[in-house]
Amino acid sequence: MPSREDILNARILVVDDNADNLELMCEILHDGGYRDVSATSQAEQVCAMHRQHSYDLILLDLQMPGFNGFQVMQGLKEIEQGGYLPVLALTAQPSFKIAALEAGARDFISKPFDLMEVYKRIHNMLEVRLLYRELAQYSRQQQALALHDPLTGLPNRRLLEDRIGHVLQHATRQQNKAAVMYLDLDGFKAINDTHGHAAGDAVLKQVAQRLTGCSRKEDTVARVGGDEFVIVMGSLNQLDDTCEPAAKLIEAVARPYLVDGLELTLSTSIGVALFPDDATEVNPLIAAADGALYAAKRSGKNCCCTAQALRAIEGQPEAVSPA
Ligand SMILES: Nc1nc2c(ncn2[C@@H]2O[C@H](COP(=O)(O)OP(=O)(O)OP(=O)(O)O)[C@@H](O)[C@H]2O)c(=O)[nH]1
Repeated sequence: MPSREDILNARILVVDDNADNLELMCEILHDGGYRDVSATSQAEQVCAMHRQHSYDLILLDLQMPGFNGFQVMQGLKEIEQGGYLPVLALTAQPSFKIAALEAGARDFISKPFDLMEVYKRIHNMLEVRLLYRELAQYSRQQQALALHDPLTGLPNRRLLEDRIGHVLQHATRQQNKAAVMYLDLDGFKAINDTHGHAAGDAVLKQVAQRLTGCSRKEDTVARVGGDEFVIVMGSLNQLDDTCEPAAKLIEAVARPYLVDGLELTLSTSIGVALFPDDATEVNPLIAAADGALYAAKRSGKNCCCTAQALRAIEGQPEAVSPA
């Protein structure tokens, strides 16, 4: 639940065309301990102000000449995508109360003001609004956790598959190619065994940073297993376009790691599969890259092997004919 301090620090906007009413409501709010109170008599500016300041509560007079409170609420609905309008309607017209609730206001205050009622309704509305915000933030955090690896912060397998799906759709539309690079560190177990799991974790985090550092902004770098990473690259013309990035990745992983004053070294093997040449669907493409990776491991590690080269070695026919 939001604390009393949170509620008193909430951002409040008072909207009324009558300067005396505006002053009175601001005074009431300040006397009630509210610290962040703004006011405007320009109803047509409310939406722009809300876009900029994202108010927790808008005390909105309904009857204003020109642009009235109902029109303001209409505009606010376009900003508040979640559909929760933080509007407390102010009205002297009993018949407007239901209309205001129907238009999206959460509650209303009748004029002339009854002070105790004003304080209670403002407090209750802010409590709900701040709770709603907390829940929305919690839900965003949960979603991020479900799609990212907690150790490195990189996308996990679930998000990776989704990203590959988008890259393949884009490559199909653009009639170009995309690559999946599957990396597995060489000799990582020895770092854990010799220096401990925490040192292994520190190395994994540095590896993640290096892989991200030598990839393009639009590429996805994901951690898909203990010491396994996948990089997805779109907008390629040919398999050769993956050679330089793969060499860069191998070189970046091979640089020494400083962990607790120790210099640790390891290398990586890489398997590369190309869309649409090696596979046209997400999981077969990952599997083709994984197959090439194990060929790289078998051929001595610290190198890159492509699914195409693997097929040539094994004398297999083309996996999938290019579209
Ligand atoms: N520190 C740490 N170790 C992990 C984590 N997840 C998996 N591992 C370890 O990573 C190691 C991965 O095993 P392997 O890939 O067989 O080890 P490797 O020495 O790299 O083997 P090669 O790939 O054949 O060179 C295992 O010892 C796992 O226990 C993690 O989150 N942190």
